Amino acid sequence: MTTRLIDLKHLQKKFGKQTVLADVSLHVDAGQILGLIGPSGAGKSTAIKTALGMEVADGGEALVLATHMPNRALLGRIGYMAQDDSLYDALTGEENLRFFGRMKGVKKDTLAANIAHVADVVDLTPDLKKRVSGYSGGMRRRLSLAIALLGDPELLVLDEPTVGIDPALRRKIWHELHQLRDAGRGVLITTHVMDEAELTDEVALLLDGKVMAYDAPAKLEAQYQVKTIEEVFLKAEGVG
Ligand SMILES: Nc1ncnc2c1ncn2[C@@H]1O[C@H](COP(=O)(O)OP(=O)(O)OP(=O)(O)O)[C@@H](O)[C@H]1O
Repeated sequence: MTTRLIDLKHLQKKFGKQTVLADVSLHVDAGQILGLIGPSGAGKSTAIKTALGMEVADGGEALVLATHMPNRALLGRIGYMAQDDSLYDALTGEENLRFFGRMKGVKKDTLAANIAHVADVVDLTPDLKKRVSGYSGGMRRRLSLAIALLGDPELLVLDEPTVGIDPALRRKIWHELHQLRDAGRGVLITTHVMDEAELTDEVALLLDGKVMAYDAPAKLEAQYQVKTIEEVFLKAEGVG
């Protein structure tokens, strides 16, 4: 039986008179990477925040780990990386990881090894002893991603995790995401990098508050009779 980690059913969200999510249904199962793509302002972050209970839905239903969020008890089972990094600037990278690790309930005797692993995934090991105030934008993103990976959560929700990250490291991060997927974790990831969308198991294209295309990358390319997800995106937007 598949375990449904995220289940959004006809989700609606308005900000004042602006309807950002008109009707969004999508799901992430254990052992699956779902890529959420769409033009800037399409509502990708809003869909994530509403799913996680950081915004209140105006209609439909959002279930995460079969529960209506927010639910404090579940936070340790979810690795969330927001678009804006919330880090403690006065602390070192390692101190941030230790703090968030404890918050997530990572056991004391495994925390050091866990920190070493997640720091390695994002190539931050040499910078762990530096204060975050001296980090570059890309380093901050990498630390945020490392924090999301702490505690080996069942579900990763990553909002543009690879912005400002160079191609070699991006490849390493995707390798880790695929390993986590193969180990049964679920991943919801938003991206502007269309090459990355090809690396997902399914892609949902958000346009005008609705899911306009939703399938495995190869199936979408066949359906739109194109060779890349970028072309699917452009065709669906009416540009291609
Ligand atoms: N808290 C808020 N209050 C009012 N409007 C908001 C709020 N959050 C988002 N919006 C609006 O909702 C729309 C969708 O924003 P959102 O950040 O979800 O888009 P996005 O697809 O994630 O964009 P990007 O790819 O640029 O990150 C935008 O028009 C934005 O201005």
